[in-house]
Amino acid sequence: MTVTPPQLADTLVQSAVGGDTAATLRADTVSAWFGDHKVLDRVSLTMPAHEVTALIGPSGCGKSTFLRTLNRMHELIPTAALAGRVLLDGGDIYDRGRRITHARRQIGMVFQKPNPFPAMSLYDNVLAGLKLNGIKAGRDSKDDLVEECLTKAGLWREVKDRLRQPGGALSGGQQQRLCIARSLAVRPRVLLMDEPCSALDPTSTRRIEETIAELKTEVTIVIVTHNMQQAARVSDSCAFFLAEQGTPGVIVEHGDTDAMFNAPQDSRTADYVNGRFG
Ligand SMILES: Nc1ncnc2c1ncn2[C@@H]1O[C@H](COP(=O)(O)OP(=O)(O)OP(=O)(O)O)[C@@H](O)[C@H]1O
Repeated sequence: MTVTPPQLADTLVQSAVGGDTAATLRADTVSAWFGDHKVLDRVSLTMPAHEVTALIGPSGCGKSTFLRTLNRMHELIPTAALAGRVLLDGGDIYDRGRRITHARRQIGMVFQKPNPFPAMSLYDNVLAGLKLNGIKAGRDSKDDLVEECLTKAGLWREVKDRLRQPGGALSGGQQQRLCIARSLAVRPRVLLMDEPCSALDPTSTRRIEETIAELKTEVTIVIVTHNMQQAARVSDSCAFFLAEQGTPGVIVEHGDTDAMFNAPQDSRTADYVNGRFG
């Protein structure tokens, strides 16, 4: 068992709280397969630091698969294969010798369905990622980190007097913000969000959207959404994915969100963002 001295532990937590900032993520000719089914074909996309990039497109075109290639979650599926590179500030997260845990710590993920540990306290839920990464800390550092992450996730005021209650006692929207706080505790440089509001009511959705707007000052955000209004509200740029007639998914068009919605270059983008299919 490794024992971390208290001072070093506090330094580690400090670096988790105030270390690296948002990074640019670049997918370079990424292809993905499940068995012999190719679902993405040479997809390239730059997701700039401090911006929100929305991935849009009809069901089955490969948005979630693409998202999972961005923090090495795709390779958890036994039949999955991948080609191409994913560069985090220029360094390929798939380079031999780079640990998978390193990529996951720098590139966090928030899922469609909120997944807090239901019986664990709110306080311990926020710190759960630190424990998984083997970072130990003194009580004061932990208290500061919990407050900071819950504040950033827009949940602190609602829960500060009941941090010992279980995660499962929160509403769905609060649980999702708790999951965002948990992701932030390991100080990711990029946050991937896979339809984070699809299980939430409109008020909670709006609250998460506000949180996204605030978070981009410190993390790069990539969000999959089926909700075109949401893509228009929260993102700086959009990538429109399409898999036509059984072919693998590709990016048909990518660009500034205003341009994608108001003056798309490709007629298929225009049809999709105007709700004519998908
Ligand atoms: N675990 C898996 N095993 C085999 N095939 C999969 C798996 N996950 C996804 N696929 C297939 O990969 C393709 C892309 O799926 P993906 O979920 O990435 O699309 P999507 O655009 O995110 O869809 P949706 O909007 O419905 O979530 C689909 O044909 C899907 O059936």
